[in-house]
Amino acid sequence: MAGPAFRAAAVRVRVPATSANLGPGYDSLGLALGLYDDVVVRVADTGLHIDIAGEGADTLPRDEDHLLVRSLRTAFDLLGGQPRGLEVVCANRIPHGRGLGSSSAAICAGIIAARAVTTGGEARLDDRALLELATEIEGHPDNVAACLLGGFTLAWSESGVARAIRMAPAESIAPVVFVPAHPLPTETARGLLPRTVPHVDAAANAGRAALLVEALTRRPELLLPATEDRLHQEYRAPAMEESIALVNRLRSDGVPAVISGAGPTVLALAEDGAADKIARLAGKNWTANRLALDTTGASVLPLNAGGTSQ
Ligand SMILES: Nc1ncnc2c1ncn2[C@@H]1O[C@H](COP(=O)(O)OP(=O)(O)OP(=O)(O)O)[C@@H](O)[C@H]1O
Ligand SMILES: N[C@@H](CCO)C(=O)O
Repeated sequence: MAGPAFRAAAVRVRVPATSANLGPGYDSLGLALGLYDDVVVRVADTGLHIDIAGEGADTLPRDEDHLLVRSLRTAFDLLGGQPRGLEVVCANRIPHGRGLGSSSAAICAGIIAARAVTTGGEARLDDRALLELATEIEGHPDNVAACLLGGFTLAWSESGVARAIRMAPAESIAPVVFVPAHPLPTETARGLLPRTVPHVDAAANAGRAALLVEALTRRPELLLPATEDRLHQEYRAPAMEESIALVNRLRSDGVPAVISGAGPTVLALAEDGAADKIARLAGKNWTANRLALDTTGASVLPLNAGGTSQ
């Protein structure tokens, strides 16, 4: 059977950073943030050429091991076949291994780019299949759901198939991220979690996660109790003591702060007027950054779309 035809034109894909868990929503809740990686992919006559600027420029592989390329390859297989050659240009702004969804962003960008350069790609790989494939590669759905859909997302698994819905976060919420200098691989942070948890802790998290949906969408004044977690943050403390200390310090000052994703970044869900003041609280070991909420999720943009610094 003949493989698919490919578009000659390059495509540009923009993918947002994401914060998963948000306290009690372990492996299910996610929030898309206004900090983006941009990727340009073009089908070429032969070979694989990768350019990387920004995060990971000195460390990422420039061959088939590159996560985005692996995601492109997996998607091309599903779409019916591989192109003869590929050129990939990455402008990376999302820090790696910090709990801001860099791996999900790379995976989603790769799959979306493969679909966009394949003639008839959207019919062969619809949005549900896209979520499913990205989740399969990443291993959990929370970051990929927020990356693909934007906004505040709730992801779950139905008979082993990833599903997600998007909700609109309250506009008054101003995320502030406190990013430490050193990364912590998600795999390491997941390795610290126990296989079972006390029933009372599971029950507490279920209640807070439900409350968080109301707090993030309509009643931000409830964010402090709504972001309490008993399932993952404290278990991960040995790998990120300073992050947990900062979360506790902010929370005791009344700021709804959580570990972002698998850490070690700390996310504060500030009220709009207080965000700049909160951003100054952390001290010199942290890069504090006030970010917008992303409401669109991953998008295919015109090639000449300007870059964004955030
Ligand atoms: N833009 C990228 N291009 C290629 N590989 C990437 C890119 N971003 C991340 N990666 C790969 O993913 C790894 C980081 O993934 P990891 O899951 O540990 O952290 P994260 O995704 O940044 O955080 P979290 O999953 O907690 O939000 C990097 O070390 C790198 O191997
Ligand atoms: N839910 C995941 C997010 C990591 O990206 C975790 O906490 O391990």
